[in-house]
Amino acid sequence: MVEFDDTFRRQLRELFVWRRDVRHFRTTALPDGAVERLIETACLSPSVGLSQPWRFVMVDDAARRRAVIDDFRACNAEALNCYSGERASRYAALKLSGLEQAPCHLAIFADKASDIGHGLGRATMPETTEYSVVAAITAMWLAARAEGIGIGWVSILSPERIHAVLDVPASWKFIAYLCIGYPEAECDQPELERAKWESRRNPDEFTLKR
Ligand SMILES: Cc1cc2c(cc1C)N(C[C@H](O)[C@H](O)[C@H](O)COP(=O)(O)O)c1[nH]c(=O)[nH]c(=O)c1N2
Repeated sequence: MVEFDDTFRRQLRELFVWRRDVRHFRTTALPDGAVERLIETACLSPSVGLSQPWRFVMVDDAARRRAVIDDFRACNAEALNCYSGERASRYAALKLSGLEQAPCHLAIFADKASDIGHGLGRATMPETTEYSVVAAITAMWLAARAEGIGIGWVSILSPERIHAVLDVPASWKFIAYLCIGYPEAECDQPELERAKWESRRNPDEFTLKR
């Protein structure tokens, strides 16, 4: 039996407040085993029917990394074209990935074909497989921050291209590409808020009572 006290709860709250999506990394390598430890923690996450559908790909190969960076550049240029005027200038000024500097690249997939969990909970909502993987990523994000390690989620990528570059099984659905490393700075405010792209709203705005 483990009990958590007020001091722990306060610190846990601080962890939530100080977790950030990181785009500015130091190039310093992570200690051996650090990413494996984060993966191990992520695997403690809840998953539909205990299906454990998360699949991790550590991308160390320089040519594959370069292909991912090229894909990000192309997708980001296309995304910029969707904006005009002032919004376009603001978008162009944002840094939306730390792919070039981050010492570690980790791609994460959901295995849609695995029969681990025997389909429990997925019949009416097959997308719970993907939800389970996102839950694991959130756990990893927080565990990393607790060790002073930053994670940046990059989704400005073409899933088909990433699939081809990483040569993974067809049944794996691309969920996330993570940059992992030591952040250049810590902050308790989202970078997009500091850049005046969007602001954090009051939770009341998102809550209905029925
Ligand atoms: C599914 C998903 C996908 C993305 C993100 C997040 C999530 C959950 N975020 C990070 C996102 O911008 C960030 O979480 C918010 O701006 C809030 O900032 P903090 O995470 O609180 O620092 C993100 N950031 C970025 O710079 N490039 C990206 O492609 C993405 N993609």
